[in-house]
Amino acid sequence: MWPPNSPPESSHTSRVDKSSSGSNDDPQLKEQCSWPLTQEQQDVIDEVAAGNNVFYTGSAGSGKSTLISAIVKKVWEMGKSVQVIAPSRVVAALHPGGMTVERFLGHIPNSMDIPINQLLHALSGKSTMKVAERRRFAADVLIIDEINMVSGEMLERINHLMTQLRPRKIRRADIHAPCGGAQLVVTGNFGQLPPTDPFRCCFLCGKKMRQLQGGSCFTCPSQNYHGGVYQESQKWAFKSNSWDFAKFDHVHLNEIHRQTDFDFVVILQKFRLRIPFTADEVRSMMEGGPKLSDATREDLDKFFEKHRHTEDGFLKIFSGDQLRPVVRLREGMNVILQVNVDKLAGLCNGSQGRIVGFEPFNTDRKMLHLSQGGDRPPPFWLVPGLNERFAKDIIRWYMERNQVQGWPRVEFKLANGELVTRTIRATFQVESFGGRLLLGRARIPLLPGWAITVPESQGMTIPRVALRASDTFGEGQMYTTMSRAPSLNGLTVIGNPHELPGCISDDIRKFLTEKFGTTPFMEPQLLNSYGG
Ligand SMILES: Nc1ncnc2c1ncn2[C@@H]1O[C@H](COP(=O)(O)OP(=O)(O)OP(=O)(O)O)[C@@H](O)[C@H]1O
Repeated sequence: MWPPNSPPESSHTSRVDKSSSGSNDDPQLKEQCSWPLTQEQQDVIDEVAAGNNVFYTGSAGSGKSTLISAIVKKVWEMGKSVQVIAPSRVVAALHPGGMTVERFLGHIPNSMDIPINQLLHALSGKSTMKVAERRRFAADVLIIDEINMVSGEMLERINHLMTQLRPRKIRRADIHAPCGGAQLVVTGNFGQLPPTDPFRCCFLCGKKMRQLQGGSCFTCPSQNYHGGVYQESQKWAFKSNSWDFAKFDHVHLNEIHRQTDFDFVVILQKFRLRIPFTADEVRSMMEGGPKLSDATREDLDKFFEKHRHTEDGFLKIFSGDQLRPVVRLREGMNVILQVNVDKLAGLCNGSQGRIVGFEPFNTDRKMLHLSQGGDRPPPFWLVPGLNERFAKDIIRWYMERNQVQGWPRVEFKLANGELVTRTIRATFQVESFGGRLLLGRARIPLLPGWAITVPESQGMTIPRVALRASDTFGEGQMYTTMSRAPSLNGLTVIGNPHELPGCISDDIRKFLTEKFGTTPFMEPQLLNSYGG
């Protein structure tokens, strides 16, 4: 739950245990709220402050994720507690106190195979550890980012487990309210990446779902077909009962902040809405951007295999969902940063750089910071509260075991062309289930910079992007990738851009039209904000 320690006195009464809350001076929160809000962003905050359940959306780069920090700050000023969750680890790590949906729910990799009532039982109980673990269910406000990647089934789980596991004294008044009475704020863009494996297991019994009609329908294999038959289109969170139950206020953000290049905004909107490109637009996509190497993950794996024996200069990290088991780093190598190190200085998730050397390991407290920018205080405290000692031990163990090199020094090229060099140290995450600590994971938050997968690029602003149009891409992937680039100068499409698939399906179009009328589809309106 955010914030993690005791809050200052507030004129408002929080309904949760204040010992679990924290300092308003947290550097990550301050650093992320340093830009002025636009009116439409302020409107979202006002909706949240009024206590409504809110779903806000907008094109890629409209500031959805960034707005979360301002909402957290507002909620906190009101004396309430808040928890931010997101389906992907990469995006969750960008938010104050953020965690993955699965971790929030106390899930481990096989938890989806377990009947929901057994899961409830495992998470219930009165031991101190379990009570501490469950404290997050007591948050006054639950914020879910990247809701487009949260399946309808997962939203039902969140609703069910929160309703059952919220402390009784909070729950009693709101027994018939969604999520046991917690205020819900959800955001995302249903034109971007869809949920991964949305019908994997039956919610009730945990059995693997059976595919029907070539994958267009799914059902539980048990005799009474728990839940009946699901259409593939029911994968989206907005199709679930919990979505209707929440009675969201729907807000659409129209201004786009990542791209300031008018022509590029037009191209992205056309792509999103499946409007054909002009010849000039095709040319600018193919010729305008950087000449980057055209590599797939297989190419990279081959590269690594070939260089397997040159162990000197390599560091290892542990694996997570989208993390590779081993990332070998060496001087001269291009890398991409996976977390926000210092947003004010322009070093954030997606920054591209080159390793220029290694800083010898040391075992003092500094190892827990991602970086240190001269005299400035460390911008990012990586290991809060209870896990700090554990994290230090793991990272120290890592350093003692890998004597060869040290932390990589990376020279980043900022969007304005300036070069900034920083040491990148380890981050640390823990996974727990039912109050038990299961896994501690340390990693250096860098990816090889020749190529990354689309899910890895989520939430990033990447100054220079090259993508291949001819590859078979899934729903929303191309739009997600293209919209990482801030300008046409930073985008190169290899192949024929006419082959790029549009991203909004009829289901999503219908949903958006129902909620926002024609606003998301009115090109002239969208373009007006850019003077077009
Ligand atoms: N009010 C604002 N003023 C200036 N810049 C902003 C503002 N809001 C957001 N930004 C910047 O715009 C960029 C995109 O923001 P953000 O990543 O939050 O958008 P998003 O809608 O979540 O994008 P995506 O869906 O593609 O991940 C970021 O660099 C962010 O700092």
